[in-house]
Amino acid sequence: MPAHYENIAGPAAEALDSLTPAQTAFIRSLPKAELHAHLNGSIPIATLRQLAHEQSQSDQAPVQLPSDARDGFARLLSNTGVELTEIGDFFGLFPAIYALTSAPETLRKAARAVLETFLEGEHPQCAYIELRSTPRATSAMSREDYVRAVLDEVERYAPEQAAMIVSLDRKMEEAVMEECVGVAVKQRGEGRRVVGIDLCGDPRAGDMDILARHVKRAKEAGLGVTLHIAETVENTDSETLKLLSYGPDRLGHATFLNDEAKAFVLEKKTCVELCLSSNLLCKTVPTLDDHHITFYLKHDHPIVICTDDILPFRNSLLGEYALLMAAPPLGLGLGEDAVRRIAEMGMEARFRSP
Ligand SMILES: CNc1ncnc2c1ncn2[C@@H]1O[C@H](COP(=O)(O)O)[C@@H](O)[C@H]1O
Repeated sequence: MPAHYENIAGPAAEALDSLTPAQTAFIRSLPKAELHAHLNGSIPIATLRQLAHEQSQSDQAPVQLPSDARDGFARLLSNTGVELTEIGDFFGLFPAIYALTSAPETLRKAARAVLETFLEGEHPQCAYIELRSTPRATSAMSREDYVRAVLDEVERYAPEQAAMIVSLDRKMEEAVMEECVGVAVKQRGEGRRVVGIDLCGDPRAGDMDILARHVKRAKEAGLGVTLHIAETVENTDSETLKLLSYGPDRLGHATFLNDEAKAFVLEKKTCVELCLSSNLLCKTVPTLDDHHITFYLKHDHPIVICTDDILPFRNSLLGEYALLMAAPPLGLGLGEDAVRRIAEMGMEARFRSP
């Protein structure tokens, strides 16, 4: 199936283009879970354009973007996706997006469009999504308002289809982390569909000592915990082992684990969220052949295949599964049984609804 039907580009598109119709039908037919998608990194381009247009027409003074954010916006709208020299480049894209999702109404529109992209249409991308997002306080909303706005959209779907993970950014001050976990715990206590917390953000920022007690509090409230870990070569082994000692239920990326960390993860059977296109495009992994997925497959270790940020990466969940099936060098050349097993592992790694 030509990848332009999926509106994607890059490695996932090439892999999808190379599949036979029977292979495409097969990956489509698998019930899949998307467990690692960042809301503001997953807004469809048409929605982003529309939000920019609406903002330019509104009575309120248009948000003045700093020049690097204006540049980020232009890069996001390119048809082929964003060219990144290295992962640090990636985080500079978000001020442009955040300027457009800084009030409950615009955030809701963005969340709705993301959920529709994954869950609707003739061939939905997945059966179930855990959409994650970092609560932001702006002049128009508190962090609690933020979480409620996203939950309102998530809860338009059945619990078997959608849930929310509250993200903590590595750059957050401890008081803000505390507030975000407090909001997650409170909303869950009120029966809202928050299923977990996440640690994300620029992997080279922050002091991870402050995280321990917040993870503990989230776990005590029954929330799942997923942590971005060892995403870059600069993340130290001591930081990685510290994060593992907090007892996460799942890990994001886990690209640069040393032997001790690998042994720990294998022993605990901690599910690893793998985002193939993201790692290739951020250049933390040079080729698919070098990707750490091969290590986890060899050990029959729980993994889930995810998209990360479909806005800059121009991928889709179908495209990520195409990377599993396509013949090398475009993909890993896995057979149907292996791909089915991977999809099943993803469904098994879902966090529990309240
Ligand atoms: C490339 N891999 C990644 N590694 C680490 N953090 C990432 C990420 N991709 C996205 N984010 C995090 O998600 C935020 C955007 O969504 P939300 O505003 O939360 O909805 C980004 O600001 C970043 O902190």
